[in-house]
Amino acid sequence: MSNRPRRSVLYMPGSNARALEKARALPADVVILDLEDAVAPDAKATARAQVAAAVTAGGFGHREVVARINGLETPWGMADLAAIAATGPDVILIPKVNKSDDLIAAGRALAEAGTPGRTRVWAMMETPLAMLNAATIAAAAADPATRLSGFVMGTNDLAKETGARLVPGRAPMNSWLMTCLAAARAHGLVIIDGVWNEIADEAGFIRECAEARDMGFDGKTLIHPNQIAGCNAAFSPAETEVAWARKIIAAFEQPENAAKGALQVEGRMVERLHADMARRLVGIAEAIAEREIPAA
Ligand SMILES: CC(C)(COP(=O)(O)OP(=O)(O)OC[C@H]1O[C@@H](n2cnc3c(N)ncnc32)[C@H](O)[C@@H]1OP(=O)(O)O)[C@@H](O)C(=O)NCCC(=O)NCCSC(=O)C[C@H](O)C(=O)O
Ligand SMILES: [Mg+2]
Repeated sequence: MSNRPRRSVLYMPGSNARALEKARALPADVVILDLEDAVAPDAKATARAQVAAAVTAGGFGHREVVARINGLETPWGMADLAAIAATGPDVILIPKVNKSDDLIAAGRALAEAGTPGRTRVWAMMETPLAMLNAATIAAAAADPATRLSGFVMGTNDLAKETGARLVPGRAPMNSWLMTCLAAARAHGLVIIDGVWNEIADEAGFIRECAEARDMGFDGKTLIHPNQIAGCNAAFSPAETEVAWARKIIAAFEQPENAAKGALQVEGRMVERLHADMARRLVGIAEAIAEREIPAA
């Protein structure tokens, strides 16, 4: 797993030129320039041209740039692909993936459209079939032609398609969230949680960020700039966690512990797997700290 921070992942409608411009300065780790559900049918062509121009112009700094296209079976999907793929965003996000064959077809279309090799694919996990097929969809990452490197949960579409309600604590969705998480991790994929729609309910949002972090998500998708700071804070390792991780690493580096598999540190049992986890946590904390140094 990479240490690249992907705490805050902000959607913005590709039709909203002001939002696309603002994205270059907002403190989000990832920006998703959307051509799909945030864009009305009449605005699809304008949004496509604006997103292609924005990706080509660049200027997003450390932010990972994701373009979400319309499904390839929709009237707009192939035109989106033709316009966006060659501009080389970091990631192309494919909505409403149902099965691994969808990613194989998308990979083929991306290759035909001349997509640069560095552009990866993330899959929206947001249909009942995707929940049933999560393991085989994630396993498609073994085929390099799919370019698959991440999952994004689409909890709004899941609610629509299943009837499950979006309630605090998300009991109706927890088994799907954790199934997708396990599938993603089994195949080394990034996984980002769904959105919190209640922009005005900050306390509820912060609670859901903490839940998502504890479940193991890399970050959370967002719909409004006001959600970025709280999300970044929730997904950043706390100072106490970093200090504890450094103690575990240091303990295993002591010459007298070189041959030991388990140790006691400050009254707690730690194993080498905890040292691995500690190194990852410190790596993420350092990557975040580097990102947050103000430019000279
Ligand atoms: C929800 C919104 C429509 C609200 O917009 P608005 O009422 O204009 O908000 P504000 O007046 O509070 O905006 C203040 C300023 O911030 C800029 N802004 C707002 N939202 C964004 C954004 N997402 N990215 C960048 N900048 C943003 C405004 O332009 C204002 O700027 P300024 O003029 O300088 O003051 C709007 O927030 C919005 O469109 N959000 C994104 C909606 C979206 O992308 N939805 C699709 C993804 S959600 C989803 O369904 C995921 C998945 O598929 C699933 O199924 O679950
Ligand atoms: Mg959706």
